[in-house]
Amino acid sequence: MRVAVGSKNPAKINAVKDAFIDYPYYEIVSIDAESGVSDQPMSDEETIKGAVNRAIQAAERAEADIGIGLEGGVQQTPYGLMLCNWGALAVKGMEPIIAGGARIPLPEEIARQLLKGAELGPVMDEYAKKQNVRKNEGAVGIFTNGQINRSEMFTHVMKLLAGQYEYQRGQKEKTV
Ligand SMILES: O=P(O)(O)OP(=O)(O)OP(=O)(O)OC[C@H]1O[C@@H](n2cnc3c(O)ncnc32)[C@H](O)[C@@H]1O
Ligand SMILES: [Mg+2]
Repeated sequence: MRVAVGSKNPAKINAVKDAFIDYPYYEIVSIDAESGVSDQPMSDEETIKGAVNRAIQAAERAEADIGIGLEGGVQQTPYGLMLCNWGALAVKGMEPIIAGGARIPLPEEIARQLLKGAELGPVMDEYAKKQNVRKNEGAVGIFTNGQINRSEMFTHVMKLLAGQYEYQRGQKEKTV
């Protein structure tokens, strides 16, 4: 089985590898895929769309059995601007499967910059005085004091995707 991840970001690729660690017969490849949404998605809906587009395109471009799209964004709520993350798993002939990641509110000073049109990646680097936060611990890692990094958060999303896929396949086999 070939699994294509629609990103070159190591935080995302490692999350997919971790989720499939007990399944050595899954070959994981990474390939650039377009999200088709803005670089900084501003809602759950836009973030999901980005994840689904990436998953479908990754499978097509890499000629893989399964395409995975992982996308980060933010969603406005009465409790502040929330960090949101979504994943999608695409298999030809099946509705894409989606799953959401853990969410935390962003501090006011970060939220303000995003609402003015800035992207979270560079804003986080400036805030943390680090380089490539998005490829390492991520905003979630910084604001949880390292308890959950971006890759761990996406590993959880991946397990939610793979588990739903297995469940749906099991249901289908029962009906045949
Ligand atoms: O190369 P790709 O796969 O595009 O990876 P990315 O890091 O740009 O990730 P996304 O496109 O999924 O994320 C959308 C935007 O949010 C930023 N972002 C999302 N989550 C983040 C996090 O935890 N830490 C820092 N930046 C984050 C990211 O840099 C983008 O500007
Ligand atoms: Mg991006």
